[in-house]
Amino acid sequence: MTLKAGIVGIGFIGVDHLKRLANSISGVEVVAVCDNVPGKAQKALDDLDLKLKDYDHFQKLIDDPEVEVVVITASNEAHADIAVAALEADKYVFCEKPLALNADDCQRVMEAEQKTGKKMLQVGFMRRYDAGYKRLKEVVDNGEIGEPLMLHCRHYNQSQVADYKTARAIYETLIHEIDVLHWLLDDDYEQVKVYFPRQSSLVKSDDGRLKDPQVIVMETTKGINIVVEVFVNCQYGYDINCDITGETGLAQLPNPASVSIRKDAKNSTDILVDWKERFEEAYDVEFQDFFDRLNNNEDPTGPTSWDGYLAAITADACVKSQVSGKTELVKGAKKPEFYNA
Ligand SMILES: NC(=O)c1ccc[n+]([C@@H]2O[C@H](COP(=O)([O-])OP(=O)(O)OC[C@H]3O[C@@H](n4cnc5c(N)ncnc54)[C@H](O)[C@@H]3O)[C@@H](O)[C@H]2O)c1
Ligand SMILES: O[C@H]1[C@H](O)[C@@H](O)[C@H](O)[C@@H](O)[C@H]1O
Repeated sequence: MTLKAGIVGIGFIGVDHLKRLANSISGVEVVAVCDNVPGKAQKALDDLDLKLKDYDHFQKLIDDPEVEVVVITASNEAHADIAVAALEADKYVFCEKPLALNADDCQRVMEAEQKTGKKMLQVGFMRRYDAGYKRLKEVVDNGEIGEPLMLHCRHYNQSQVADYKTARAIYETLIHEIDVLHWLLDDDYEQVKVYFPRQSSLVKSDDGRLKDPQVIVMETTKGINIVVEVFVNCQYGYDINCDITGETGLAQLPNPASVSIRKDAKNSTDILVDWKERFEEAYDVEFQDFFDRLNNNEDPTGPTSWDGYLAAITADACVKSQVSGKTELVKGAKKPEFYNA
């Protein structure tokens, strides 16, 4: 079977996913695209030599009877409205992270999904499909390092766009760790605190107010302490690390394979510069799994709207802590039965 998909938001990752779905993933045919900047989607289609329907509003794409799956790669603030509209039209949804910018909007998405009576949405938390993280999870689940006690993670971007904001480093960047560590440890967050160490003088932001780097400390219900350094203008590359210290050992997320070169009295290995290359395989695996399951009439088994909601309440607490300077509790609603099934 082949499902027909429409992609909303043809920016950096929209183009990347368009290429991926058009060329590498089986069981899906992209039939339509949409971007609210006039001419942007058409330019991408021309560059890729693709002839697809190009809508100027997401509702038109959703209303196209040919579109069965809506892939949301629009900017963060547009996700919730597009997801709700697609679910109300009974279309499957793949929504890039974050599901929404706050817990209330995630609730709206969950309500719309529950009204359809079945699981219809997967959130693009692709790290769960990365081979390194999957191996790390096996190590933890098999008890190879005993019970996890504390984690030290790094999420560094080489640079970010000039309108990046201090809160965005939480709901757009840290959000990956929030989700993947909750999955990895099979645990939820209880409280968080954000620290601002000495700030980099090299950070350029529109309003000069971006605080970078940040250190986020998260404590889980089992008492595991997690320290994540987020530095979105680190200059030297895209660097994702995760060390887990357990009762009997320490497990580290592997770095992407790179040939080490010994030359001129130096031994060097490459560091990647962006997420596209670092998680290329994970995006492929995540989409193939999503479309395989839908084509087999199975529910998607990836991150759910509930996972999107959990990430949002944790991000909300972190943003609150950025302002208050205090430890903030992660508070949320009870998990609906729908998401236990
Ligand atoms: N999973 C990942 O690793 C990953 C990587 C990159 C981006 N993302 C997510 O993907 C999304 C897009 O990121 P990006 O870097 O491509 O941003 P981008 O700004 O390059 O692209 C977003 C596009 O969406 C369009 N858009 C905004 N609102 C719209 C609307 N209402 N209807 C139609 N189009 C609309 C914009 O015009 C733009 O072309 C973000 O939510 C981001 O968090 C995820
Ligand atoms: O949208 C991107 C993407 O999610 C990357 O994986 C992350 O490293 C960036 O910080 C974020 O801006």
